[in-house]
Amino acid sequence: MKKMKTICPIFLSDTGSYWQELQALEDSVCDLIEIRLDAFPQEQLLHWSFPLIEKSLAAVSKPVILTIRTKSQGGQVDIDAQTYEKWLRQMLRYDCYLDVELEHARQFEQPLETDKMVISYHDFQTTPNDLDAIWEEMDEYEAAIEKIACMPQTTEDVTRLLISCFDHATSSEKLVIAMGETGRISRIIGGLFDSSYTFCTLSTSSAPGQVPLDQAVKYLDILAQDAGKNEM
Ligand SMILES: O=C1C[C@@](O)(C(=O)O)C[C@@H](O)[C@@H]1O
Repeated sequence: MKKMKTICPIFLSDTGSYWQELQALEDSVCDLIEIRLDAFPQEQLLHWSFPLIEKSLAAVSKPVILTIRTKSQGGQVDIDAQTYEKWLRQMLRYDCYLDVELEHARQFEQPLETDKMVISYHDFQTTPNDLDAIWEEMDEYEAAIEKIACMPQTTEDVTRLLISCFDHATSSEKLVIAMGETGRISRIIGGLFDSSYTFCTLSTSSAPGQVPLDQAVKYLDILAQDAGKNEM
């Protein structure tokens, strides 16, 4: 079984707590840090984000994912596809993973040239029926990571999402999350279904159902040990 890497989001708009939290993430055992830029007020985002990103990257040694989560995908900024594309293009200058929402990428004028793309799909209400179609569309972007995060209504939705991940053959890494209480188990056992990463909380959560980092690491270690035994 694949041992999933942990990603902790930083989702704060107060700059004092932001720098404290960033340091805490750097000092923690998480593998990657996601900077949720949409936590900041939209009017300030473009002016603030470049100095903020530069200072943040200088402060941490862990790989970083830059994310602008738009309203229609469960985030906080309300921008059209053109503005979103313009902002993302400006972020290509950084040596970071870049979260690119499939919904908006469909409307980009030109493909984004980055080998660190996280192509992402989110549904905070339901789990779509045709998950295979979403995976197949994401394949076209040849991203580093393909990510689907959905809200399950039933346990069957959780297993459907996990199995769709397992069944989907791609050269990209995959990441699936069933959100909320019903889906929480997916954040621990995703590795069994070929999901490579899981989002955890250090002190601020960015989505329903995230597991505290220390607990997630404990579970992931236990599963990895058991997997090792089975292989002997
Ligand atoms: O896409 C995701 C996954 C997520 O929504 C979660 O459910 O853990 C958390 C977000 O910060 C991240 O961008």
